[in-house]
Amino acid sequence: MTSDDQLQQVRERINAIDADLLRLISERAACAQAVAKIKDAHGESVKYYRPEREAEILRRIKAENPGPLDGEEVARLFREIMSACLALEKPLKVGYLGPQGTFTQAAALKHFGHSVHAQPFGAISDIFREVEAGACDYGVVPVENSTEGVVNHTLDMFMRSPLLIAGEVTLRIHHHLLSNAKDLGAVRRVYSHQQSLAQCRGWLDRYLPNAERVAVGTNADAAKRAAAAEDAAAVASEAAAELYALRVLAQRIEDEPGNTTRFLVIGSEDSPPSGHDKTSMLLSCRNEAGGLHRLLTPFAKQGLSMTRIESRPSRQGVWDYVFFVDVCGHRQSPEVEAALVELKGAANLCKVLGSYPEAVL
Ligand SMILES: O=C(O)C(=O)C[C@]1(C(=O)O)C=C[C@@H](O)C=C1
Repeated sequence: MTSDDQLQQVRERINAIDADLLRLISERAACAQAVAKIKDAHGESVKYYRPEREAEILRRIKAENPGPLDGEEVARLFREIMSACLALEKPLKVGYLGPQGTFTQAAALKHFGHSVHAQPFGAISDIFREVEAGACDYGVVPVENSTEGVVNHTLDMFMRSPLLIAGEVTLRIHHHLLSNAKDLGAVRRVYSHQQSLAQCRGWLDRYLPNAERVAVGTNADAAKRAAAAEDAAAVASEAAAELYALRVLAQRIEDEPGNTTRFLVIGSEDSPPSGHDKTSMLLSCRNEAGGLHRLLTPFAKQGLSMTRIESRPSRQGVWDYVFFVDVCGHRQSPEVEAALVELKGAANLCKVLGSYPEAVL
């Protein structure tokens, strides 16, 4: 058999598999429509988007993946299939911190897939307002974002908002040098958010020691400015390169390759248990010796692992601080429930911000 014949044979097999896949995906979509009908029959309060079910499906796909495709890759494909199925049930409107091309947009699409209607907003407070008003079903906001430096703003919003956390998204952050210039020698200015410039300092010192570094509001804004010049570049994401038709002069220029940032999904409800969950809460204690220790003791007693603690001024008294704490476990689990009962006695303030599945993708 010639190599052309061999190729033809494998391609025919691929065609047959694609026909099967198409039939199966269509069958799955019809099931989603059937689910929607059942949910519709339950009336007003029904939830079309089920974060716990999605997390469960994606975890199973990753665990059962036989290869040769990578587990993350396969889960991403199923993420998109589910996103399209959900859009058949009810198209979701998701607000994110814009403009287009930001890492928060990438986080929103990573979490919900591309079939949602994703809408950019200019400020974190706008996203909270839109979700509170019901104009958006969910919002995606940065919380530990080393790139855009807005973590405190998000945390502050939770102090006054009734919204709950329905999910988390983690994103590996890669910075690229984007430009219209033909090569590095032609770059005289580099725009980016100051945090991104700082994260690429070593690379910039080495390869662009004479270029002026200009700090701007967002990396998407930097890409926009670089697109308007022949001798400028931006440190920004791949999405920004596509959006502003810029060439990638250098890839992955961050000094720290493991740079990951975290985003939260906010909504009017949190998520039912998925099997691997986190609970976020806001705690405050009297400003006295041992106060913080007493606040954290219930978690240790219940064997709960704490994944994060941040402190912020409460703005209600000069020395009053509130603590944002994340623990592993769902608030309906006996351990978290017991810790919360104990905390109610020990803390001035104990506000549960929500339980949600640990990020799968
Ligand atoms: O199981 C459901 O409740 C569905 O609506 C189906 C489905 C899916 O495609 O598997 C779609 C959307 C939900 O967010 C979760 C799962």
